[in-house]
Amino acid sequence: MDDLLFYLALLLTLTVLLLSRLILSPPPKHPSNKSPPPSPPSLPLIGHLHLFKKPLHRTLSVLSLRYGPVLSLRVGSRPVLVVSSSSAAEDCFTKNDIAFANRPRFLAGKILGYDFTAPGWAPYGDHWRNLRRITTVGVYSTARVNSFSPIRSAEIRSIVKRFFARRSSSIDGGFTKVELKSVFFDLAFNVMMEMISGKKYHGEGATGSREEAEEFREIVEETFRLAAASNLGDFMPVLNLVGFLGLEKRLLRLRKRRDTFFERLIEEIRLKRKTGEAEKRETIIDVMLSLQESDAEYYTDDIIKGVISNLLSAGTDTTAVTTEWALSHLLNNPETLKKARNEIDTVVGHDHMLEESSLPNLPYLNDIIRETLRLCPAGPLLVPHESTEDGTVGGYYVPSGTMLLVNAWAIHRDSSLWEEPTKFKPERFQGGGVEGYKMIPFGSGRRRCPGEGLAMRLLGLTLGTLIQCFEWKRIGEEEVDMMEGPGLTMPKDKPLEAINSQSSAFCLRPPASPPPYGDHWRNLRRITTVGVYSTARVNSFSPIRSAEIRSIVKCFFAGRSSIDGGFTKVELKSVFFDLAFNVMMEMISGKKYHGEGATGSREEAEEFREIVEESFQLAAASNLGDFMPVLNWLGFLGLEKRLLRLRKRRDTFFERLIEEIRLKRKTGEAEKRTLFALAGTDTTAVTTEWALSHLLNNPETLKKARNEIDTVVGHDHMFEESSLPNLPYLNDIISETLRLCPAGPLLVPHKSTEDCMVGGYYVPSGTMLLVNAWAIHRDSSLWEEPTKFKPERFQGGGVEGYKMIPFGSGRRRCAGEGLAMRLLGLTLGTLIQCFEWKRIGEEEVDMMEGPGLTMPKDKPLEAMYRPWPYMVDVLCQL
Ligand code: HEM
Repeated sequence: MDDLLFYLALLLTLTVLLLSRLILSPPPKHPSNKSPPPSPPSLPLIGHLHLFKKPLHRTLSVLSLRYGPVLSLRVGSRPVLVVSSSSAAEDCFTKNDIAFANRPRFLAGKILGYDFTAPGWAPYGDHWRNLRRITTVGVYSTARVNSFSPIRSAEIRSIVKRFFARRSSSIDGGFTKVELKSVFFDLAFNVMMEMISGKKYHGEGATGSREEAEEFREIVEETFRLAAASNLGDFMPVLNLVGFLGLEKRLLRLRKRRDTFFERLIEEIRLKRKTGEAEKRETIIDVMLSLQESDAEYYTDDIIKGVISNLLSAGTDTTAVTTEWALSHLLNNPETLKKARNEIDTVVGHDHMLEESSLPNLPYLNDIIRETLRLCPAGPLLVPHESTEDGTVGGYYVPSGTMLLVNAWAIHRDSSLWEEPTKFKPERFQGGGVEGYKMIPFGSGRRRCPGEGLAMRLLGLTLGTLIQCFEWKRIGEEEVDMMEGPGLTMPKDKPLEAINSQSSAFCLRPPASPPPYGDHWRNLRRITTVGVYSTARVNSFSPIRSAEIRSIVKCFFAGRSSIDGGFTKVELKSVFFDLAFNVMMEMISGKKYHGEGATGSREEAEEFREIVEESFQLAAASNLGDFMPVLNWLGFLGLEKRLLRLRKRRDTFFERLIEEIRLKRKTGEAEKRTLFALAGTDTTAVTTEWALSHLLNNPETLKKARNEIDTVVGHDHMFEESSLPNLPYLNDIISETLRLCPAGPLLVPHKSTEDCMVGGYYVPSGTMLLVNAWAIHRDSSLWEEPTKFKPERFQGGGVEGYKMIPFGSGRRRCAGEGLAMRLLGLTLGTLIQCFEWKRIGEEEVDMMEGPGLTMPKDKPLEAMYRPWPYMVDVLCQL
């Protein structure tokens, strides 16, 4: 029956085309007389249709190698332009961007795209612009992407939990086999559905019913099947008249199923909104319904359904497939996987799960994702565009009404643009962005993918978490097969299977005073992570840091002199100490002891300064009794007595603080902040002092930092913490300071609880471990010109391995890194933005370290400052 229809249709088409050839005049010439692009020989009627073999991006790539990177084809009645070079792609997305901002009107767009009103199908114009605007605000903006972060985080954790529960215990060395394609699909789908409707359909905490889930999986599968099936009628419209191959009927049936499903979802939320039961987090359907409430005529249910279905089809499979490719590449490149794990170990550690907030600090992980998108772009030919005006591409004439296929896959593998183009080598992205149009996995120009930010977050979080928590290897010796199968999003031909196991880590125990490694320590680490160090808590303390640094700037500004060219001398050691101390104390108790708005008394402040000084003095004094216990019996050097006296003073001070807050809680006056142990004051203060000292000795570096701040932050408002991720050079200055002057040069002593091997040597249980970070940071086999202050060495991202460990590593890694980096960046950035700095005289700042646990400067730093004239207005308003 189908065959009969086919021949009938062919006959009909033949007749129509022969007639049209006779009647129609030849195509108009371009006014500039430019010739059309080269084109392979074609067949009558079908044109080049017979050349459209799958995978299409590979076939077109071979044709382009033969006929050139700008290729003209004709598929039935449709002219098609295939572009396979970055310069021709640039032509399309720059000077011809508006001309090509349209989409071809395919049958699927009419039926599944709600008569071309869904964002991905809509023609370029007011309606598309409006949808792009409202979805940018309601879905893709940073604020919205951030607000959905808990959804992504919960989803990936539930997968980790499932893998962990399913792990095999002893067989296969603890490795378990797992099929990943469906895991990644369900993950992306759940994340999308929760954003859209607040419902999730798979795994722990699913709120949608099993039947609904099954129904929707079938709908999605059928959508991809039908969208991937080339509809010949799109190229020979006459075939649509005879319902070619029944595709139209299948599309209509699918649309009905999708409608029923989406309408139920919309209705549920509409009802919840009426009864005031709406979800805490505003779903995308909520956003669309609010718009409908204000303009029911324009925001019809069809428009809402179009937005939802577009998000699901554009955002689910693309992300899932990319994750699958990325892990496949890593399994075939174990060295890359190891490097990624080292980066995660160094930056995130082992005591908490990787969070999205760490992604900006994981450049190598990011490069792995980019390298995956280069080799395996989920839209290898982007999404077809169509021109609405005549134009020129690569010097050739392209008439209006031409369908454009940009072969991103071929451009990403062009050997004139990329070295060893088929090799998986994330290192090629080190050193920052890629210029031009050689890397376009998300397209470019007006119709560029709006979901890039969302996709990159989910990709980073998923891959990072899986690498952090599990060790991965291939099923056998053989490499993972990297052939692509048929389908729109360039899926893997063979679904990925791999093996994971819980990754293990080497863990040592510290000496007596801080709690030993074990349940109690783990519990403290857990509660302080939640209460102090988590991104949410670090963020919540941001106003404290901001107010503190502003109060210092205000003080400097008020104290400026007019003589000496407006430069004023200032002693900075105590300024930095008081700053760090105030910030810590405010976090701990809600009290501050120095400067404007101090609430603690002067006596208390003085008492505490003495306590801190005495604590550091005593902790730094080597107690020989710790190494020869017999000496403790003799009360060696009276150290024990001094420690006991100090403990009493500290106890009195802390107990008073706790009691004050306990009382406030009873009387309902409790501060929102929680009370935790004091840490991090001196370390942060000393590092700030070293950083500014280095800058004073390296005026060129200081200038470069100022230029960066001028460009990114400007002069019309005070520096804020939110700018820090955009100031890589400032960050590199801090890294370089921590390399040369780590505030814990020997880290903090560890102690082993098991016999183990280190560097091939046997180390018995009970051994104290001192890791000389200071020496490692200056090892000339690891660092070029190791004693030179050169922040540029960090350009291009993270440092692999263990050559940079100012915060330690492993389970006992410093928990306060995030907090410290914020305060360091904010302090240094603000001081550079507001003031000009110079040394007291010609002589360089003395860089000798003095005695003490935190590697303080031997001579406290003094410097000269004067306000930048262009900052005076802002400073006057403080
Ligand atoms: C790895 C993941 C992804 C890749 C590689 C990708 C790639 C692309 C590409 C190549 C295009 C066509 C650009 C063009 O026409 O020139 C596109 C369009 C689009 N993408 Fe993505 N995408 C991804 C994830 C997402 C996500 C997560 C969403 C939504 C949540 C999304 C929503 C869209 C939409 C709505 C369009 C149509 C834009 C328009 O026509 O105006 N994408 N994407």
